[in-house]
Amino acid sequence: MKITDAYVIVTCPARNFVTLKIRTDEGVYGIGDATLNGRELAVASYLTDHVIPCLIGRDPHDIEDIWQYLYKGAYWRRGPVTMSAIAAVDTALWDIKAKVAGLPLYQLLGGKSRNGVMVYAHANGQTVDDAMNQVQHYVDQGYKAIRIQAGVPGLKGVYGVAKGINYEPATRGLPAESAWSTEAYLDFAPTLFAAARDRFGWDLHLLHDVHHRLTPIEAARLGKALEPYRLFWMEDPTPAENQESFRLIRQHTTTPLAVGEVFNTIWDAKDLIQNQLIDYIRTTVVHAGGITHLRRIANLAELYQIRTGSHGATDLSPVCMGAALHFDLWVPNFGIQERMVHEDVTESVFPHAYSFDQGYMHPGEAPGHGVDIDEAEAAKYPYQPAYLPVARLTDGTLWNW
Ligand SMILES: O=C(O)C(=O)C[C@H](O)[C@H](O)CO
Ligand SMILES: [Mg+2]
Repeated sequence: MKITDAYVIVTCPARNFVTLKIRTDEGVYGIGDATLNGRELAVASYLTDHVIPCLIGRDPHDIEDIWQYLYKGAYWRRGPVTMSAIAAVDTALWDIKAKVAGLPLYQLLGGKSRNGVMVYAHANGQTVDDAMNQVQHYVDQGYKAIRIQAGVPGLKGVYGVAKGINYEPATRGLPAESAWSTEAYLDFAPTLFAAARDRFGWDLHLLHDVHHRLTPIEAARLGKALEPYRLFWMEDPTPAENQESFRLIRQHTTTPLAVGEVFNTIWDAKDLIQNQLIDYIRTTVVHAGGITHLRRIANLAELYQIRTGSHGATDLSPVCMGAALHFDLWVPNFGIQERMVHEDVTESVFPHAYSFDQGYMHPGEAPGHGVDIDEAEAAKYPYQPAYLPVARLTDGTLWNW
């Protein structure tokens, strides 16, 4: 079997997505997600100009060799652009292999380890009451786990809080600016979870994303303050470039920690995992070199009883979601999967076999990863330049968004 051609489809049904399609001489094709929020065209060019020419004529079954060829062969290793491009190729090749086998992808990984994949929803609101009403909305849909974010009194445009119903951080045009005050946030955050436990009791898993905003000692303080509300996890409490920072947080709190949505290789997570400084690894298919590399990260994490909790915001396309759900159904040390529902127009471009029922998702039984792209629909929505926001402290200092 041979790869005959491959091309990139950039489309903007509600938001931008980059998709790689690989075709073979036997008529079977595979697709992979290559979306890197706010830097989409860099990955599209990396694929079109540098990767696709190296794929033509290769046997699509040689997934491992092609992965090594693209990783070691580039000489310039790691980084989000490189690893998203490799992920797209890898996902498309697993899709092809599973289609040829006539099996859903999870069967090739080792079969199912569970009946369904527990997912968490995003509840948010400008006020605590608004956020609680959204929690109720997701409880009514059967969710067992809910992330809660709310506006901080006195701050405009806080991370995770929607202007309308659904939160979408990327905005058209140049980056939006939002304000940040650690002092205001630290005083407010525990009251949000006190309200949630008061109204919803203890059966619900509650999650929270700090989105890299705190210093290690501030994160330690927040972790301690949240302990009475027994969170499922506190996510990205401090930036993780310096993995050692997490030791300080760990020394002070038993609130479980989740990190890794911005990681792109096992090397970004290695010290955190081996020193048992986190509880959940958030890395997902598209940003970490595909199924092939994510499997290595999960296997390392398993040795230290660290579980997976894959990133699943709206910028992870349905193609990534489909592949991640196959991975989640198989991976022995599964924790949870994030789910932000895509807009209807996105779903119309990406028909998929996965489904949701009572807080659990299932990848479906279609051969491959079960997600396709309708290219005629995709062509109706051309790329729109959009960026993630930046955050500034109240005195104007640029901060971590
Ligand atoms: O879903 C999350 O936990 C996020 O932090 C969402 C990110 O801000 C978003 O995916 C960035 O592209
Ligand atoms: Mg996050």
